[in-house]
Amino acid sequence: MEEKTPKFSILDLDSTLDISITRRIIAIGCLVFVGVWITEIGAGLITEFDAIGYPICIAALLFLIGLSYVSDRMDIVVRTGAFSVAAVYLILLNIWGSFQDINFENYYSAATAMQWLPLIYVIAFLFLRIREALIASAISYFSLLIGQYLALSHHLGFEQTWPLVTNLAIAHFCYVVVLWSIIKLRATTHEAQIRAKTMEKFALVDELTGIFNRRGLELNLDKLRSTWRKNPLPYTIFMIDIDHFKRINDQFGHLVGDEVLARVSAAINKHIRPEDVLGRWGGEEFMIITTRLDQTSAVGFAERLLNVIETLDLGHIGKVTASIGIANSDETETLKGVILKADQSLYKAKKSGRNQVVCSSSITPSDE
Ligand SMILES: Nc1nc2c(ncn2[C@@H]2O[C@H](COP(=O)(O)OP(=O)(O)OP(=O)(O)O)[C@@H](O)[C@H]2O)c(=O)[nH]1
Repeated sequence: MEEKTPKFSILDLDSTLDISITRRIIAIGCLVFVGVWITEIGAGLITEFDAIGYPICIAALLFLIGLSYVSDRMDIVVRTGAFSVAAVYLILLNIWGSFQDINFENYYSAATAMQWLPLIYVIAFLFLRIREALIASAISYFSLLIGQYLALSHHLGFEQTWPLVTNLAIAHFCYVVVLWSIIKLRATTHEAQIRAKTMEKFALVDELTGIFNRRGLELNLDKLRSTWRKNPLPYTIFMIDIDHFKRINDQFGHLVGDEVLARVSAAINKHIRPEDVLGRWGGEEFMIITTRLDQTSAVGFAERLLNVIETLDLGHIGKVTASIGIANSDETETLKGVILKADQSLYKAKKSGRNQVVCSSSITPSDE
């Protein structure tokens, strides 16, 4: 019963990470840099590049974490910044490594740098939207290939360089394609889930009035039944029926009748609490399901609703009135029984001259 009127979200299939998750990932990135830095210093294997690169990257990532707290609008700057730090560091490290003489420290540095390299594409697809991630990946890919080619050919010559660079080109192309496919697949699944949810919601909504239809009401009644078993809070059922509605249809036509139904339901919807449920039970009959209302308050609320309906400005149609039947949960044990009582109260209100409220507790056995 949490929804007053169903609301539908806009399809957002290409959404990026929430800022708090982005912040956490960047913090993990910082810890990774610190961890590798400590390990390499401990093993005496730190290169000149990393000795300068690690503190710069850690400082840049910490700055981005700070920036993420400044404003939500910094989100894109933070995500692009974090990707750029990782991409620039890894690409430069690889190119720098390829220029160095071959000795154990440099071999260690080149081998570890290689294994981190595909992370560029993972970060791009994690932090950026699909289109931006593809562009960023393409820029990183070509910078890396050109840089590696220039660095390696300087050492090894064309004959030995081209197979290495071709291998790198194919492997990295595969990484990008696989990541892109995973993201696309995720987006398609997400889209299907949202469509299914939206259709499910539409199936519960009355097209004319935008409030719950009979199915939606029954679903809410089922929910009420199961919560009531665990936590028997008092609830009230209101049955509201527009008086002499057939006359409106006959006199002004069905389309005007539809307009009146929409206006009356909108007016009722405006006056109920957010936790109340309003739906169209059928034809010109509406139901409200409320909790925590005692009998006096329920009658007072129904009388206010009658006034709201009667004072609606419907132009040339003139005034419409309604009759309301009320029943409370403490009057009978089953929900079905309460609905039946509300219906009987409505019937009595109609029989007693319409435009009035009848509460089931005021019905005598001879009325039933
Ligand atoms: N325009 C319109 N009319 C509807 C709709 N659903 C039901 N109706 C009409 O509502 C009218 C209900 O008429 P009755 O059941 O005789 O009730 P009434 O004229 O309101 O009389 P009382 O309820 O006794 O005051 C019928 O003419 C239905 O055709 C709808 O979606 N749109």
